[in-house]
Amino acid sequence: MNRNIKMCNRDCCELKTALQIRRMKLLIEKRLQEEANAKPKDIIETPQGELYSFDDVQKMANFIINRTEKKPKFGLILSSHVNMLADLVESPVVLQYTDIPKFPVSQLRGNNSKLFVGQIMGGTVIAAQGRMHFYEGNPVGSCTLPVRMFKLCGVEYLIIICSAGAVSAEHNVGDVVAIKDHINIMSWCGSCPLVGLNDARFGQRNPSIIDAYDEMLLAKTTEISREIGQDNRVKTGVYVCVGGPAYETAAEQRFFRKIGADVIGMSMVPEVIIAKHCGLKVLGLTLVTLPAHDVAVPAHNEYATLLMQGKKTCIELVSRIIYKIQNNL
Ligand SMILES: O=P(O)(O)O[C@H]1O[C@H](CO)[C@@H](O)[C@H]1O
Ligand code: HPA
Repeated sequence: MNRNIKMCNRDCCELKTALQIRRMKLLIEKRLQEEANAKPKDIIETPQGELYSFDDVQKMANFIINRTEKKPKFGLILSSHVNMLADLVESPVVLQYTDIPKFPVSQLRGNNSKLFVGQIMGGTVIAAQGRMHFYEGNPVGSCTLPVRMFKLCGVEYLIIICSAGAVSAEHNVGDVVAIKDHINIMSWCGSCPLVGLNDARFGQRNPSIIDAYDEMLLAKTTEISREIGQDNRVKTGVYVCVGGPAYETAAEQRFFRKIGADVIGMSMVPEVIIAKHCGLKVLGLTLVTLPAHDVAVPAHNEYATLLMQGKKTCIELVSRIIYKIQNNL
């Protein structure tokens, strides 16, 4: 008897014949093989850029155009801080994200995300309320899907609104920062919405995003801020994009300040990359909701007043920009 073969840790095995032990060994091998076969196969993740095919997005866009009978020229993505901007949309057709075929539903937001299609200051707009964030567990390819959908609906200008903390001491609570450039920490960590095979119908394989923020839209923002007497509260700056959900540490803030960031947030940049890839003209407006670490948070009442003024300024900027572009002013 081969005493090296241990079939179990009970003494009974010692008593079995060589043939019995061989049979048991075969039986165990068979069982192990069955277990291995029953295990789920490795899941090969779809790269972010391929989560929704061109045809999928085209169907979504067709659905919106058929339901609304409007062809929007301006796309808006709203921060939850300026959700009320959707109220500017005149005689809107409101669509739930869940109405749109194949549109991903954020587990966290459920049915709360909506599209408003209608007019603002004479321009036809499509506004997305209820942004999906990467830190909520949404793939970055899903977070940016509205941008491609807007493009296939006919949008030319994308106005992205987000909120952020100040990194630089020059940016204060309630300021509106028109973004002129970004630092994308999320892409450094591999979370870029363009990863995967490139569909040239959306854009080039390696798009340049050096000029992602449209000069003309930035100039109009500065011009309007003067017209409405808010040029001391409307600034330009560099946005650093982190994955979140935890806020940055003090050491990270010092680092981001040193490398040239003015504000920090957890959205917008993946949307900007997809927009630039597919040729949209982008304006990024950021409402500052937290001061830099070395600046005191304003007292409660003052904080609320500053934030309210910032929201009003955002709304004023967006409506006047649409008006100017619509009327070639
Ligand atoms: O950019 P929005 O969507 O306004 O959200 C901002 O607020 C969240 C943090 O409170 C972050 O997601 C940040 O990016
Ligand atoms: O202070 C912040 N840090 C990072 N993201 C943010 N989004 C809003 N405020 C902040």
